[in-house]
Amino acid sequence: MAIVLGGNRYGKAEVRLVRVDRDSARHELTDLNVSVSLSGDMTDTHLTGANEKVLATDTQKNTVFAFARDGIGSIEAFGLRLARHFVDSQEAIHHARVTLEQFSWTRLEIDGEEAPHSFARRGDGTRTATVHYDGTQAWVVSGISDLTVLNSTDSEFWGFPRDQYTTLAETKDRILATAVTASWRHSTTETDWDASYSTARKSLLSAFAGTYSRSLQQTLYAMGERVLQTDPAIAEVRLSLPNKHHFLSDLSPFGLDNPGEVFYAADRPYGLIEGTVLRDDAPPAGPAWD
Ligand SMILES: O=c1[nH]c(=O)c2[nH]c(=O)[nH]c2[nH]1
Repeated sequence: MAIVLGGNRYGKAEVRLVRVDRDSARHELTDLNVSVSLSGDMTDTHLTGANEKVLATDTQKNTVFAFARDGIGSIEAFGLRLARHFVDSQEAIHHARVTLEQFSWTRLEIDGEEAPHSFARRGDGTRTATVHYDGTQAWVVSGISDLTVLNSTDSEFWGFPRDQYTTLAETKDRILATAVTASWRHSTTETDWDASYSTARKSLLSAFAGTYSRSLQQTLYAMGERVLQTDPAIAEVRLSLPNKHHFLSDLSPFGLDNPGEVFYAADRPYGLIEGTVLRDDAPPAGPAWD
């Protein structure tokens, strides 16, 4: 029996980078959380502590800031630039993964006019991307997280099995609410990333709003399907949807009825509905989801 080194990777996690574009008096803000993870010929450092092949995580962090000096563009393009740089410039690095989150800010107004340099953080979803590059090929997954949405009707849940532990009442009218985490794998690295993101986000929202739901699972499929229908360059969509339960409050002890108007918004436990929707001829995923 021998003990050997298994899979390993390393990098700088959660580099918080804010860039202000100030080409004119009207500033633009880009607020990112960037994580770099590299792998390759790293046996020496683990077995002997020889660090000749270890690009310091501090250097990786500095590279993120230095690359931002030239502008950021879309997070997908920025991630590709960084991933290609780490692998192409370091012989010992064979694979780079760069994950990015982009926090949204909205411009404030002063007396009905757009403020040139004042912003408020938005709470309607964080754009995400993960880029992999192995020296030859790149893989890009885009996504969104923390997009909280709610339908106040057009949601049913009934027909489920009843055993000795079942207490849940069947319902033909309930609130359906979730905080969407979705990611989608592109089949190309030549895309207009901003347009693609905007279409996918709209597709998720319109499918959520427009689907008469008999389960969150059915809604999940409809959302993934809509993303694939509206962008031929997306191969696969993964969704994670917590069921943010809203229970009808029992007002009968107070002699009051409750025709679907007063709810208790429970925060835990919650149902967690997860699934993948993909084209049956999707190209292989490679390391895209790793
Ligand atoms: O849409 C739903 N799917 C479930 O699987 C489930 N389970 C549950 O208790 N409520 C719900 N709602």
